[in-house]
Amino acid sequence: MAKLSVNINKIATLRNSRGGDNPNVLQVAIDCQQFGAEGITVHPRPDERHIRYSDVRDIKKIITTEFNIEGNPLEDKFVALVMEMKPTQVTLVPDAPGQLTSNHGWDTIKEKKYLQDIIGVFKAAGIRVSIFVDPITQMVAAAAETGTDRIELYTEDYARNYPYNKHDAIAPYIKAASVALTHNLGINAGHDLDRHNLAFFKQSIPNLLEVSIGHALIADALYYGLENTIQLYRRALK
Ligand SMILES: CC(=O)[C@@H](O)[C@H](O)COP(=O)(O)O
Ligand SMILES: NCC(=O)COP(=O)(O)O
Repeated sequence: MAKLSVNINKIATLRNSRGGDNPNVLQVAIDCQQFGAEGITVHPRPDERHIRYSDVRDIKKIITTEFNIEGNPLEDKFVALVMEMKPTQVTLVPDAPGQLTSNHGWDTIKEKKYLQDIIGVFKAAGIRVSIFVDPITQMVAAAAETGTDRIELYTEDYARNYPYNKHDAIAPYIKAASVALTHNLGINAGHDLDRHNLAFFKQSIPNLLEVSIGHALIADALYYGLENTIQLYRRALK
């Protein structure tokens, strides 16, 4: 069964919209774990407009599951935060500062040397590393030469195309996953996964280790409640 890591950036975004402490991000992290989430994901952006660096430090104190911190290591303060937090996993994402949300994976061919160096830093500290990649077989093959433990397949294209033809939508991901397996890379996935497209993704990529889901899961929780929603998503991953 793949692990469900709940991305709580959206909770912080809602809180920040009023400047107070409602909803309380820390309590939501505690509750997600209580309701069955097997991990908590945060993506602190340089401007801290979603989750803040102080939230990450607070969450570290209560985390009982896998802690996954996402971000761009070109930001020195991000690297320092990860080294201080020593999470279960760091997921490296090549987002520009101020970017609305993540929209592409690493060019693992052009950035190979840079990735090798920074991945080495995190791994020497005992932190598992995953890197965000598009479902392109050459990018996955080159990812294997960076020393990363895992890749996170960027699933926005899958999610967008799933309603039209799920078999076409999944095809590049099946190829990418098979290259990853050949190279002994663990496979995570994320971005725009939801309660409709998740089960088919998991069935098609049986070696999937973890998904990180935020936007759709938090939106569903408005209708079904957080506990039911987490259970619904976990069932899709069996
Ligand atoms: C890495 C990724 O796929 C993103 O979905 C990201 O983690 C979401 O972050 P935001 O909630 O800040 O858009
Ligand atoms: N790594 C992807 C993630 O954490 C959440 O993405 P989304 O579900 O908010 O699109």
